Amino acid sequence: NVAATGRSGVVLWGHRPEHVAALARERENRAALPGLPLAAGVAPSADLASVAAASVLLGVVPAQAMREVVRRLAPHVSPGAVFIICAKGIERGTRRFMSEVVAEELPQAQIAVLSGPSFAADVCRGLPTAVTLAAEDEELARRLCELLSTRSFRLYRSTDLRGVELGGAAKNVLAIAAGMAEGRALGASARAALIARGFAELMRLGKSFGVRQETLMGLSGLGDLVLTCGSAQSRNFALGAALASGEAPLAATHGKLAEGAFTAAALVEMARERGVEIPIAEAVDAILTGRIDVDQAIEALLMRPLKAEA
Ligand SMILES: NC(=O)C1=CN([C@@H]2O[C@H](COP(=O)(O)OP(=O)(O)OC[C@H]3O[C@@H](n4cnc5c(N)ncnc54)[C@H](O)[C@@H]3O)[C@@H](O)[C@H]2O)C=CC1
Ligand SMILES: O=C(CO)COP(=O)(O)O
Repeated sequence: NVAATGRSGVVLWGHRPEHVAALARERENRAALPGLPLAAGVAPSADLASVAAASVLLGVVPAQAMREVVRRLAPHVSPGAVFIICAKGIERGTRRFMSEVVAEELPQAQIAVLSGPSFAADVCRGLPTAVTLAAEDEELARRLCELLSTRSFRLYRSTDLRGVELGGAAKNVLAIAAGMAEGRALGASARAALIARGFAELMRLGKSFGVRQETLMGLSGLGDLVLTCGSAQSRNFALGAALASGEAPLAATHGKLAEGAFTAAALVEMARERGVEIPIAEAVDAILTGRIDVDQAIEALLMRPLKAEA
């Protein structure tokens, strides 16, 4: 809808023809965004070839589906087209960032990343939102910010693409921990401590990747961490709360996408490889894989040796 502000002919491709047909008929995604009509300029299509003419594409699929989608898309994308990654996650198994996945599958495209604190429903309602648009080429980032910003959807540009995608991927894992604290009624003070110590984990990890600290302190890092760790609207937070109520990991997603559940293992492996300690993310991964339960995780985090804050 943002892309179709003041514009028509925005193709919305979807992989499930019946879903696309319902969108075209009802002009509303009743399951995900009830009561929020599709903008007049959006044309739903189940035919991937219909995006061939586009010079700018937005990839809004689960991170673990990104490779498959981009691979199918590749024959339809012209050289120099821009592919904007909207997924927040790291590919399991390969431990590739989304920009690496897209570069491998879509070498003809210019890559950008859109990330930051923005629940789809808030954006769709036209509530004020500010997010980061990153591209290594600053001129491209500037052009995309101008192209996609609206009065209520403000884009800030960055050239630190890796920093932006690291923040987006990590905050989902940390939000699961915040949801668990909520589920166990540990209180607002514990939540604030989790956000601050989770952010310290992100900063340490970021340092090992050589990303800019200001990026992690910005919208796509701290901004999205605060949003996702502070709202039951977040699916990752909701997963954590359900886990804390004793639900099994698969059931606890309630059929919704919780990217942190897929990214946790990759994040932990990356950190280990780099000798970086990320105990909160490690606890989330250990719970998701059934190695410890929520009580044991809380106990382990509380019993860590006392140390200097930084
Ligand atoms: N929903 C939100 O508020 C926000 C979501 N994101 C990110 O955007 C990404 C997508 O999230 P959502 O749109 O909420 O998820 P979603 O679960 O609604 O999925 C988005 C679309 O991808 C399709 N899809 C699923 N598997 C697919 C596959 N294998 N091949 C092709 N299409 C497939 C779904 O049918 C759906 O139409 C995630 O990485 C999420 O972190 C980022 C910011 C906000
Ligand atoms: O990334 C988001 C908000 O910025 C959406 O969070 P969830 O995927 O946890 O719902």
